Amino acid sequence: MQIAQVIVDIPTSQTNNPFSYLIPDNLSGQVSPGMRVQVPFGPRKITGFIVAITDRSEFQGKLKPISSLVDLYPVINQELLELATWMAGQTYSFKINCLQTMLPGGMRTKFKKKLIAKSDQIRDDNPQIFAGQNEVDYDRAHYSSNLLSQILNLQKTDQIKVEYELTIHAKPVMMAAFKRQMTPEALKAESQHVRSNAIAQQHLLKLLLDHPDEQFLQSKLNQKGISSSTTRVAEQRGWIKKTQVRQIRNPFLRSVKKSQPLKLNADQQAAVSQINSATSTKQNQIFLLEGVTGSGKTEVYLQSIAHALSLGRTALMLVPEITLTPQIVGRIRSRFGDQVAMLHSALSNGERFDEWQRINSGQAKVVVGVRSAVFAPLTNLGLIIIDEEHDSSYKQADNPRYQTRDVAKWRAAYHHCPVVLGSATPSLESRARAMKGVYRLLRLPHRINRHALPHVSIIDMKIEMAKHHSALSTALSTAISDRLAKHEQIILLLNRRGYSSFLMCRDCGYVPRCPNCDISLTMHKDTGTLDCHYCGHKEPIPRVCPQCHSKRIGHYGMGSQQLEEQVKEMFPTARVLRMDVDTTRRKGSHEAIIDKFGAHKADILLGTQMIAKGLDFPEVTLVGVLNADSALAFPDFRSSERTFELLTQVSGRAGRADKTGEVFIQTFNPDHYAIQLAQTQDYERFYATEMRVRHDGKYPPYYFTVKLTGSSPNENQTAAEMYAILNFLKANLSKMAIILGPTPKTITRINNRYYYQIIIKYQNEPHLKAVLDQVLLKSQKKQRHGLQIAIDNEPLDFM
Ligand SMILES: Nc1ncnc2c1ncn2[C@@H]1O[C@H](COP(=O)(O)OP(=O)(O)OP(=O)(O)O)[C@@H](O)[C@H]1O
Ligand SMILES: [Zn+2]
Ligand SMILES: [Zn+2]
Repeated sequence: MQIAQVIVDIPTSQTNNPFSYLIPDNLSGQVSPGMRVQVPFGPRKITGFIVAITDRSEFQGKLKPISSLVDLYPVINQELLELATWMAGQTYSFKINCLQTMLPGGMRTKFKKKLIAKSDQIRDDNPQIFAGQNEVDYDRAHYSSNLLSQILNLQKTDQIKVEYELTIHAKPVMMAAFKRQMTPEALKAESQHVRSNAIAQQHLLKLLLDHPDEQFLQSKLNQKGISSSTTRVAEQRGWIKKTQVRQIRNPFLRSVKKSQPLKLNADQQAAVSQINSATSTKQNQIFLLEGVTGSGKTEVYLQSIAHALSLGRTALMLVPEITLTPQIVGRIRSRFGDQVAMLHSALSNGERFDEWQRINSGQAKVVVGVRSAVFAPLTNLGLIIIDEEHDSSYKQADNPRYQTRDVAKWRAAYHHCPVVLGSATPSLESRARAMKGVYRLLRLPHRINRHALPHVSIIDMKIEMAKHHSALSTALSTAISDRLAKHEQIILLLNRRGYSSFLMCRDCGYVPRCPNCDISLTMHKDTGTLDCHYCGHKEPIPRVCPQCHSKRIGHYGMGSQQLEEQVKEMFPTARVLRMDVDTTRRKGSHEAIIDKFGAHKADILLGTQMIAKGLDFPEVTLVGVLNADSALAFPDFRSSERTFELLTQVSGRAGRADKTGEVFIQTFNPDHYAIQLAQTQDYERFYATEMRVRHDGKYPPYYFTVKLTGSSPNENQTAAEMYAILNFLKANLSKMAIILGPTPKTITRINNRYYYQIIIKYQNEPHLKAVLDQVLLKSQKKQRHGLQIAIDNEPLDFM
């Protein structure tokens, strides 16, 4: 007797352990862990994941049999099943949520399947399944277990194909195509009548004569200068006939040329050798690759991946969403071709599923993707790379709140392979671990070919603003004119983080800060107060600047569209491209902008954070940062780190090739250390300074942190529950733990729910996990009253 242990799709503590279901005898040996099933649960039937198959059950009563199979093969492999268990504990979430997070989007939703007989013979041999059709709906509700067993056999022996409705019905892309309609002789006769200066028509006739049997896509013809107006004429004259053909989905919008490994410089070589030797000897070593901007980190990644592949192993490379530019994808694809699968949020459900299938079936050996790609079902992993490891997009903001770096480390330990964390500005956490010897530090201290880092000037906007009201300082505009005259390219960054939530004096740069904490206050327009989210301090919004008595104290910031208008007005002949959320909404628009700029069809690329990282354009010699401060004033203990990182990254876009780069940083806080040190791009000093700040403030990496957020439709209830939790924590944690709050969150009310939070900072609390699990369990009982508690382990911020 076989028993399936099933995690059912009901996220509660009671269902966080598997339930037992009987596997019908005739399916014995065919059902495996990682498949999804339908099972009876009370009066309902629900879905669940089989996590184990046993021959005994703890359960005393009579077991019910599973109702049907959702999958005909495991969609979660053994490794990922174990990972889900670890992750659920680590992120204080339910196993079912973790398991679902691992599947590509389209598979989580309801979908239908089709069974396709691979030959007519197979169809005729299985009349009960196919009833004479080559393709039938997989209607699991109506299969007896005998029939299911037969289907599983056919699937296992590769006699049938299972297709998901989402791949079948995801809208096919139809393209116009043309075929020859006339005989070659008749076409030759036609060409006598076409004027010789009708080049496109002549060209088309020649193509038709040279390739009489070929079907030509309009898109291909366009590339040859034969436009749709030419094909329309040709159609009217009866030369060709138009049809529509279905395009196979291809997430790589363009084909790329094969590239060869570059000859490494000494620093790159040293890094690659260390990584490769760890891969060869199956060492679970974590490397921190700290390389200045333009030092050739990507080439190190590529050659390390190549080495893993040469050993018959696979590789996973993670990049932040905004740097997953066509540029980096192009570089990887041109080295590894069709072995690469790509996973990111701009793919349609169908495309993502296709890519996931290629990985799951072992076809794809290299996966490049954003955060969720860390769950790519690669087997035999030889290397995991996390590019821009400091990036905040690696932490998932909602349940399960996992940190990609930690999941990657878990997987690397499972596979006995190395992890490479790469950055020009490593997170303090990672760098501190490297200093302790937990990670091995690899350095690329110089740019490729020893190109100089750009020269950075800091512009004090307090002085500028006294003179004029332009968003561009005199120095920056002069530099722009100069580059335009030289036909060089310019990047302008408008930093919009925290754009309207803080207050600043336009005359003296004063930003109101909390008297108890070294953090700026957040503006709450509804209550007319400035609040501190660390200690709960509140004060009224001032009407005049407390420092210089100016009345020009208010929101700070400007939109990218406004900036574009100003720039166009000041430089009427310049070709300006804007890249922000508004201009990149449509699929492919991101690529289009980057391609255009890369082909030097524009002089100025202006945009938000999206343009700050990863871009490698040799003609860019000038970078301007319009407002360095907005990240700085954000009420967040990581705001200095973010500012330093952003300024260093964006500065790094300038002067990457032979021409020297220049950078202007406009700021109201020219004396702030994050800005001063970004000027010299001195990560070492920034690290030392910021570590002292973190030490004194008892922040990470000196302290571990946990954030508890409670919410309910009633503010008093939320507050009361959070105080009860506070008391429980005080009673159960050591005196060394620092507990802050409860305080209302930045946006206290969302969707008519009131949010409060508690922050725990600690260095050594062996019982913390058990205590917090109890908090969760207790709060579950109060869920009826609308109370919800969320726990964020190592939150990115305290907001
Ligand atoms: N060994 C090499 N020889 C010649 N050129 C190289 C070599 N390695 C890298 N390059 C080139 O140097 C440029 C910068 O490299 P890359 O973009 O990898 O830098 P990076 O360290 O990732 O920079 P960033 O962190 O700023 O994105 C690229 O154009 C790359 O092709
Ligand atoms: Zn002032
Ligand atoms: Zn405070």
